[in-house]
Amino acid sequence: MAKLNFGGTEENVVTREEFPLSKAQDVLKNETVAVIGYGVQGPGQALNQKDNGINVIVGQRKNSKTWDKAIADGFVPGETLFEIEEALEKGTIICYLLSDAAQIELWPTVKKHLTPGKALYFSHGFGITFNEQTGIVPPADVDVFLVAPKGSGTSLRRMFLQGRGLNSSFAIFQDATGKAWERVIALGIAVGSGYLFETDFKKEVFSDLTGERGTLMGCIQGIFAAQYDVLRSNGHTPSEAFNETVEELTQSLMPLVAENGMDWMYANCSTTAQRGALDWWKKFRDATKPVFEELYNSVATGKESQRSIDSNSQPDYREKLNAELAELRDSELWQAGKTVRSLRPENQAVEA
Ligand SMILES: NC(=O)C1=CN([C@@H]2O[C@H](COP(=O)(O)OP(=O)(O)OC[C@H]3O[C@@H](n4cnc5c(N)ncnc54)[C@H](O)[C@@H]3O)[C@@H](O)[C@H]2O)C=CC1
Ligand SMILES: CC(=O)[C@](C)(O)C(=O)O
Ligand SMILES: [Mg+2]
Ligand SMILES: [Mg+2]
Repeated sequence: MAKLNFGGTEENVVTREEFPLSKAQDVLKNETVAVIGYGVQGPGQALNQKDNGINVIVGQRKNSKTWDKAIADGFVPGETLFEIEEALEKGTIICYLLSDAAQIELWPTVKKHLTPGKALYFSHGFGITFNEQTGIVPPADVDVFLVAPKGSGTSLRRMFLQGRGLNSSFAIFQDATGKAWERVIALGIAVGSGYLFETDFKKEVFSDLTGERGTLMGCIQGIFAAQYDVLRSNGHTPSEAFNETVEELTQSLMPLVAENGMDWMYANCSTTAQRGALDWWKKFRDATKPVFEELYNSVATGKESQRSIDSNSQPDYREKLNAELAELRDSELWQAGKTVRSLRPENQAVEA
């Protein structure tokens, strides 16, 4: 494992150079990887493994939309696509990719099929870390590890098809066979990770829950809404407010941040903008830091996981979720965004 310097701290990282696909294929050549669940991570990870020449099967409930999706994606019933129990029985590595709440319900069935030497693979530290809430306690004679792609399963697949790779973290909770390390790294490469950085189950879930509630998803919508509202209430049009809050960020400025960091993005903006951004960023940091402290605490005390379990276990949770998503979609901000997106030249019909 390579040790790399991250801003002054040395960390373990595994790259494709160090652990090429051929090595992953060799480690996994006698394994049957059973991907249980075909929601968002399921398809990304299963298809990437299939394209990478890994012996992968999918376990999914028959007569479900995602069963049909798996068939449309090239999995064949009775050959590479099975009912969940059959896949659990055939798999030597069980990739447990149901939603975190659904993992609780199916756990007794999964456990039954975890015979000695098999491996239980997660893409999140949730089930194991919050085992008092989930009841997920694996037997001692199986390997237990995770590869957590740091992004949507949709991006994992898209980037793979573009010849790129999403980065993932990995962690080993239990090494029963003595082969957990090579198994987990091989899987990480096989699912399409660009590189893998080391963590543990607790750190993975604490940071992941914080990130998605924070800057990645929750906080960003919050600050978009706040700035948009202020512009609108001061008489700016929806198009102006949206362009100055979201469109410029996603289309112009964030790609520069992704490419070469924040200072590089600043350096490519006007001196006027630089002056203002440098003056204001610390004020925003100080204003939001207490909220982030509150958020981290809510994660670490198990409040966030319990809330996810409670709401996502309800039979009508999808309908409720869709109603909440519709509230966002139908808001003026995102309706304005729809029109703005349609005006991007690449989204306009080519004129004759
Ligand atoms: N969505 C994402 O891109 C990411 C997800 N993860 C983690 O990956 C794991 C899987 O998450 P997602 O792909 O988002 O899951 P998901 O919410 O898309 O659900 C996966 C599958 O579970 C099935 N399912 C739901 N309830 C079931 C039940 N009671 N019995 C049998 N099947 C049931 C659904 O049909 C679906 O095919 C989770 O641990 C999640 O935290 C990690 C990184 C990103
Ligand atoms: C995409 C991802 O990594 C998230 C936001 O943590 C998730 O979907 O759980
Ligand atoms: Mg997450
Ligand atoms: Mg995440």
